[in-house]
Amino acid sequence: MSDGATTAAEQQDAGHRHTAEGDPCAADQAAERYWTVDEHLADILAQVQPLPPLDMQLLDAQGCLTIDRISAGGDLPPFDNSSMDGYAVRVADVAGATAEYPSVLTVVGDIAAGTANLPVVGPGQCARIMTGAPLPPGAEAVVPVEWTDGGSGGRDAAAGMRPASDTSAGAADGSSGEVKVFRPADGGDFVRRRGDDISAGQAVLPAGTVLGPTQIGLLAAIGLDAVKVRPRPRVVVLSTGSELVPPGTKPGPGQINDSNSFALTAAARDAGAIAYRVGGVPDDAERLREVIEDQLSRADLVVTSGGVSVGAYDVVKEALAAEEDGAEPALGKIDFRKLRMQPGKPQGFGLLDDRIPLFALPGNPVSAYISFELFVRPAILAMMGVEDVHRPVVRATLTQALESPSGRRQFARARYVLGRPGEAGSVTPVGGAGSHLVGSLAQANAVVVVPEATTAVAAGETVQVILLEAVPATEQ
Ligand SMILES: Nc1nc2c(c(=O)[nH]1)N[C@H]1C(S)=C(S)[C@@H](COP(=O)(O)OP(=O)(O)OC[C@H]3O[C@@H](n4cnc5c(N)ncnc54)[C@H](O)[C@@H]3O)O[C@H]1N2
Ligand code: MOO
Repeated sequence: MSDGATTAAEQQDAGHRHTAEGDPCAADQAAERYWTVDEHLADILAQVQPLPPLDMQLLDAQGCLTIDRISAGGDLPPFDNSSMDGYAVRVADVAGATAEYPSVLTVVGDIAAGTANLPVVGPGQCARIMTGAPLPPGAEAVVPVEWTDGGSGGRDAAAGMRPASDTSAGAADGSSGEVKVFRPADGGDFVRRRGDDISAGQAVLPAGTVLGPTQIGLLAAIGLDAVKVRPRPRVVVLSTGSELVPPGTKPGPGQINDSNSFALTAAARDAGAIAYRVGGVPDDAERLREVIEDQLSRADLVVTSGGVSVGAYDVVKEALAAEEDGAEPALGKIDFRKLRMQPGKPQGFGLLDDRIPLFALPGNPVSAYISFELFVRPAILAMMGVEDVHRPVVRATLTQALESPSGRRQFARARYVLGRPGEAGSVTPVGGAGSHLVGSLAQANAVVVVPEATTAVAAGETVQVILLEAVPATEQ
């Protein structure tokens, strides 16, 4: 029987005909409560609290949600400034200017971006000005340098745009002397008005905004160096199993490389957490308890994998429980339960110290990953203050028949492809139901959800699909 197959107890539970004869555990198991996926998730979300807000430096706050509505303290731009390199002019002075009959103006100053002392531009005068530099008093518009002779009294425009520090052209560098203007200008031409982007007091981001690059840029632009957000949860990921050796170490007889702690740490990061991978801990309850206790100082959430089923070395329960001799109290109130789902039947969840959520996920790699997606990811998002903690769900046409155990909601990993505009996409299962199949898991970008009461879905039927990744418009 594969590890994904239904047990006799589940078949009985799901209404299959079954006798307890020859199965000493059947009566007990039939009486045991099986949780639905929805009940388990609801229990988790009822116990997980958003983290308290913190003032964080802008770049540390990337990906976090703002707590307050944020308003600008001042206007942006903070002063009228030029949008072009050119000459700041008075409109009347350039009225009717043409190439044949240019306006000839006296250049009274040179204004680079960042200049504080501005010349006053009087009638018949202008000032050379660079992009972003403040419009000087008296000037009403900017004429781009391309529409002038460059201020050289006949030299080309490019030469006229030499920086003022470049004295090689003497007074003919365009920053003094005279300039010929070949076109007229209206008031405000090539001028970025003070406050035309954002005015003082304007709300720029509502509370609950996810801070991406453009929002972080905006906060910097209005002068904030820190922002109040819910921080990223610090997630400690550890895997249990005496068979585990880290990648890079050649497994000996009976050993395998620990993959869960890597996949789950990466998944926690992907969800927005700061994740710490704590390598494989052997099947030794005392050792595991010590490791968990050690990690509590830096954990907002703990994820373990392995050791939660009924095997003789399933140590997670033992590590978390009170010691039998009463020497140590329980590390937390963790409930171990069975779910009507496949993969991911055995699950542990509860709070350490009444506050730190602990997820004890099954050890099978596919079970651990799917469990993370369904339960841990939403918890991480809820701790960050995200309201919709669910992955996108779409309907798609199944390309291959699927079988599913009765009484368990199956999450079949699959590859989803977008449909043509207006059409449903299609979804193809990858790999089988075995919870050890990491090769096919890595090809999946989605999971097909087969409801508890459905045991077979034919090719061509429409199914519900949870998208695990952003789906490209066309498949390669
Ligand atoms: N008699 C029963 N046996 C099992 C049942 C059951 O109901 N009755 N449930 C099966 C199901 S379903 C699952 S899922 C697993 C869950 O078992 P554990 O959580 O106790 O996990 P382990 O026994 O430690 O490991 C299971 C499997 O996964 C491999 N593994 C574990 N950790 C890692 C890791 N970090 N990286 C890679 N692979 C890992 C481990 O070697 C085992 O092959 O129990 C079934 N059994
Ligand atoms: O089926 Mo287990 O539930 O492999 O996770």
